[in-house]
Amino acid sequence: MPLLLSPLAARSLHAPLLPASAASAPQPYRLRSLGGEPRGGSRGRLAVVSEKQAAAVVTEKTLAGEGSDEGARYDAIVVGSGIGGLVAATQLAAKGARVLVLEKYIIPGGSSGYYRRDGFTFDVGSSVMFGFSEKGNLNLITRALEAVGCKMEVIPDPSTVHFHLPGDLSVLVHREYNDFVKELINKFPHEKEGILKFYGICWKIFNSLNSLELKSLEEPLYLFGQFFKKPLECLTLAYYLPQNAGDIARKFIKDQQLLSFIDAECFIVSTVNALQTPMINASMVLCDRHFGGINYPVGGVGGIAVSLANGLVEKGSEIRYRANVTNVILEHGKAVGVRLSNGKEFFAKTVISNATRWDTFGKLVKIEELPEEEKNFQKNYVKAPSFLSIHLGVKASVLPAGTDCHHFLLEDDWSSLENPYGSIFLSIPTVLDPSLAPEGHHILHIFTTAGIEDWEGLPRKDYEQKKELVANEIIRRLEKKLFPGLKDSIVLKEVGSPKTHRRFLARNDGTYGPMPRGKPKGLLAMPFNTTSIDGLYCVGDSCFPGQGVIAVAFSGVMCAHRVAADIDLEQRSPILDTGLLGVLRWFRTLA
Ligand SMILES: NC(=O)c1ccc[n+]([C@@H]2O[C@H](COP(=O)([O-])OP(=O)(O)OC[C@H]3O[C@@H](n4cnc5c(N)ncnc54)[C@H](O)[C@@H]3O)[C@@H](O)[C@H]2O)c1
Ligand SMILES: CC(C)=CCC/C(C)=C/C=C/C(C)=C/C=C/C(C)=C/C=C/C=C(C)/C=C/C=C(C)/C=C/C=C(\C)CCC=C(C)C
Repeated sequence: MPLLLSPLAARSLHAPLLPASAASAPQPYRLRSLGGEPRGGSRGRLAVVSEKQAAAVVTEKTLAGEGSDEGARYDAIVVGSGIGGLVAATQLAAKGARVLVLEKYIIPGGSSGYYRRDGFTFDVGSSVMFGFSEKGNLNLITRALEAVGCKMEVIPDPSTVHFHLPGDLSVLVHREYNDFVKELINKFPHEKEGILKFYGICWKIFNSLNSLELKSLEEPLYLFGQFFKKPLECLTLAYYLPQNAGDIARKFIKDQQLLSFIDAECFIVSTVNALQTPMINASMVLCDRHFGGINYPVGGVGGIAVSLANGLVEKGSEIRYRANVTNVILEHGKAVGVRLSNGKEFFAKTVISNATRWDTFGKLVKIEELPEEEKNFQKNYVKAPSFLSIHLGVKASVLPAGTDCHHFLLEDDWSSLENPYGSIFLSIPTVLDPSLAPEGHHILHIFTTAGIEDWEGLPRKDYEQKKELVANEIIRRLEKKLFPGLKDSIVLKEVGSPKTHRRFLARNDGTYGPMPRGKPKGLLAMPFNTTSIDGLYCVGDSCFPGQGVIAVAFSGVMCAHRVAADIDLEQRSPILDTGLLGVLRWFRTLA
């Protein structure tokens, strides 16, 4: 069997994309300039950023130790360049702030990064992109790029996901809402009314969200302004804020298999069942996939972060790589800067951490006792498991004609849904963008939930063997259910464990993000961006509204607005601030 393991594959899933590899086989990200003069391009034309240019972002003066600005004072330092951190940074830069982003790794993006092997371009994480359309107010990825003058070419996905579930239940989530509900009602004709009511409430919430101008819910002038302009919509959102999707589904639906299907719908975006998934988040994803649709960026998901990083620099701010922040520097209890592992220090009016809250308060902030707010967060949320990921290059002939791009597989037993290795996520982005693989080949990105505890303490050889064993079993399951001959069609295989995610994404235990410890009160307990340390903010998936690229993009928008108000780049009212922040803190303790 022609299984080619690249020499680096055995070492890691995310082995660095070094400029050396960037010189070969350019696979351009397509990036359109909206205004201003793009790097190496001209106003308003379609500019193509080649791999070489993308790599240029991470060389020159961008490596941590190389810059000469130590001692300079920035408006904000952002620790980490995940989508959450980059959106916060670019939004601030667009408002005129001087921002420094410090990234531990050698390219931007975190879980939304990419890497290349033997002509294949792999997305590190999910390839299902919400918020990337031209419509409405919730297209937050499109808007984040626009804020720094970029626009990426996208390919519309005709479906979101094809579910293959116990009892041979197969449901394709079509892009068109009517096609989707028609298919679901066909499978569950006795639940027609319940289906229409449940998804109808999702639309009511989505339409309310979509009618608002999205900014910081921690900024009272904006929040009260929205209540004044859109009272019904705001009250709708306030009503559903503490509720979960599973409870609402149970009001209208009795069929156990259909309720389990809704669990699977929620699980793929929250890693928990519907009873634990906040209704606002469920509505957001269950409707955006039909409203704006799922759209894949030409050249791969990694292009989003590269574009944002380029846009940030275009706006006069900075990003440095291999910059491992080890400490947030506190002065009289206020965050004033950061220290790197090489001893260098940088100072700013504010510090924004895109590391998880467990990393921020467990490692970066050195204080004796965890603040009450963080204790409350840890009381309500635990770290969601990490993933085992398998990136495959396969011969195209193994996929039947018309294969859908995204699949979710749970074979025989609904009770395995949330178990480690129980269900399988699969994306085949080359169905949409063939340029990601050499001609005649496809990419299969397979992942399944896995805990770090399964992978720790193993001698190197056993660890490698275990990766092979577990990956082969997952491939066998896919071969049996979906693609006969899959194993023999593999030309490249890279396996990453939770340890890989911990190492290369700098995420505590490789976690996918926070997950409610029990049954949450919707989103009520989820902290926003301010923290109990003056001058220190958090952004990313351990902030409201949680996991997901579009979710962390929203947390970036909110964070930038609150920080901008605090450094006088936006309007603010100190008295109302104190009042609102106090009330919100109190709300969280009720959860
Ligand atoms: N696993 C997936 O399938 C997948 C894929 C894509 C996106 N996502 C979503 O992206 C979300 C995460 O996005 P995010 O913006 O919160 O963060 P992220 O984890 O993607 O990025 C955080 C970045 O911060 C950097 N970092 C962490 N600690 C640092 C330190 N001390 N010094 C310097 N840099 C440091 C990391 O290297 C990383 O690049 C997840 O919730 C997930 O939903 C997930
Ligand atoms: C202030 C207070 C308290 C109150 C007031 C009221 C109001 C006004 C409110 C408001 C609110 C708001 C605005 C909200 C918002 C929200 C939002 C935006 C949300 C969002 C969300 C999102 C999400 C969650 C998403 C997610 C996603 C994800 C996770 C994805 C993933 C994917 C994957 C993994 C894929 C799969 C794959 C396969 C199947 C292959």
